[in-house]
Order: sequence, then structure tokens, then C-alpha cells
Amino acid sequence: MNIALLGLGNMNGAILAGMLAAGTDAASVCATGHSAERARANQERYGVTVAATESDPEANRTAAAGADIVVLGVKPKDILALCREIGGALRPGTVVVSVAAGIPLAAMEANLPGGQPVVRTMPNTPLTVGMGVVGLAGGTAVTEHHVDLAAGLFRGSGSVYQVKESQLDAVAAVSGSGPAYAFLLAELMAAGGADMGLDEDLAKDLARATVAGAGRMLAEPEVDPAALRRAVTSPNGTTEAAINSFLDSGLADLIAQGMRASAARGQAMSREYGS
Ligand SMILES: NC(=O)C1=CN([C@@H]2O[C@H](COP(=O)(O)OP(=O)(O)OC[C@H]3O[C@@H](n4cnc5c(N)ncnc54)[C@H](O)[C@@H]3O)[C@@H](O)[C@H]2O)C=CC1
Ligand SMILES: O=C(O)[C@@H]1CCC=N1
Repeated sequence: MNIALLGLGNMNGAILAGMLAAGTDAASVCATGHSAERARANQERYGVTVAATESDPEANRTAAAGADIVVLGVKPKDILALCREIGGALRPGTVVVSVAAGIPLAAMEANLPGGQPVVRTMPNTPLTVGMGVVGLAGGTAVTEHHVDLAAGLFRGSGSVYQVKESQLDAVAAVSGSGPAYAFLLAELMAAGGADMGLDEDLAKDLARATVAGAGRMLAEPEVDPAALRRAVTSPNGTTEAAINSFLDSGLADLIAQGMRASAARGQAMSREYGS
């Protein structure tokens, strides 16, 4: 199974790191990027062949021509141009997998050869540490076999959930963008600690280790976040004071509102870049 990762940035990099850690043979993977300097650095970092479009304008087409699965990992605004660029080089059975937010399957299909199997996914960067989650929806030419091939990219580095395409913006709001919410929480907790007089580095260490430790506890099977929260919250204690203050200040509404903004941006991107 040959895999081509077109656009080796944050997301395709996380997919690649996850695949390699899960045992994928580096010789079966090739990647492309724009900058020649970055391609050299990535080739050294990951041990896979990385070609740069800056020095070889055919790099994407060459990588796509030799692949059974092609993963489009460029920014949403560049996805349809990339589809048109590689279209003529693809073999009919090659599965095209997009990780882009907001770009509809129908738009990708319209910019690829007729009948090309296209799978739209919404992964997240914790794939890097084997703890990713991925939402996945198949296009009109996609069979169970193609879904299986696409899901195989994430086997060993994350859990894959097949959803309706219309649900992928909500998946992005929860898990695609979600790691950033947890990182923001760590940033804000560190700032809060420093504000109360802790040394800045100590506050950062405490906040980072706390969010990471809490994340590890959440990763245990069948665990209930509310039960874990209750186990920290002594009646009339310090945690209860903080949680009540958060909720009284409208944290639940703020989170819901932010997630709706994420999904709305996904919809807006389909209108901006999806045709
Ligand atoms: N970063 C994340 O956590 C997530 C990102 N995504 C999706 O992943 C996609 C990429 O996002 P990031 O990795 O964050 O962006 P990025 O900017 O880190 O990566 C994009 C890469 O594509 C390269 N590139 C641009 N044009 C190219 C071309 N024509 N041929 C080959 N390479 C090209 C760029 O040099 C860059 O390295 C986006 O569509 C985004 O919606 C989805 C889920 C999570
Ligand atoms: O921010 C974004 O648009 C991408 C999709 C989900 C996470 N990063």
C-alpha cells in the first residue's frame, strides 16, 4: 500500500508521525511540501521521501501517480486547485483522502476525474501521540473497501468514527479544533498562577502537567469526565469555589458559543473555497 501525503504541515505531519509510530513502513510513504528547505528537514525528521514543489513543479503529480492513497493536507483554500493539479495523474482506484475543514466532497469530486473515490476526514493532532480521533465520510464512489483503506491511515494512532458529511463541522468543533481549547486552558491557568505570584515558569509547568495528567486520566476506558471532576471537588472546598465561579460567569454558554463559531466557520469556508 503506497501512501502519498501532499502538503506535509501540522496535520499531515501528525498523521505521518502516528502512522510511523504504529508500524507503517517508511518506504511505503512519500510526501510533498512547498519549500525545499522544509522538505529536506522533514525528510530527515521522519525518514520518508519528501519532494518540494518549489524545486519540482511535478512533485504532487509524481507522488499521486504512484500512490494507492493520496492524502490532501494543504489549507482549505488550496484543496480544489490541488485536486485539479493531480487529477490527470491519479489511477482510477486511488483513494483521495482530504483532511481539510469546510471543503465538501461534491466540490472535490467535481475537481477530480469522474468516479474517483474521495473520503473527507476531520482528524486531530493528538494522532502524533497515538491518541487521535477522526471523523470520516465517504463520497459517491466510495465502497466499504475504500473506507477501510482510509481508516487504515489512522489505525494504531487514533479512533475513527464514520459520520454523515453534514456532521463533520460539528466533529471539527469538538475534536478537530478541540486540542487547541485544552492548550488554551493550560495557557490561561499558567497566566492565572503567575498573576497570583507564582514564578512564570513554575506556573507554566504546573498548568501543563495538570492538563496533560487530566487528559491521561480521561483516556482510561469508560471514564466519565463528570465523575472525575466530582472526585476533585470537595464539598465547600477550593475546587467547588472555582467551578461555581466559572459556571456562574457563563462558561458553559461561552464554550457552546465558541463551538458554534467553529462550525459556522466550517460552513463559511465551504462557501468561500468549496466551488
Ligand atoms: N492543524 C490541525 O490541527 C488540523 C488541520 N486540519 C486541516 O489540515 C489542513 C492543513 O492544515 P495544517 O497542517 O494546519 O496547515 P500547514 O500550513 O501546517 O500545512 C500545509 C502544508 O502544505 C504545504 N503546501 C501548500 N501548498 C502546497 C502544494 N500546492 N503542494 C504541496 N504542499 C503544499 C505548505 O507548505 C504546508 O507545509 C487544512 O486543510 C486544515 O483544515 C484538519 C484538522 C486539524
Ligand atoms: O483551524 C482549522 O481550521 C483546522 C481544522 C480543525 C483544526 N484546525
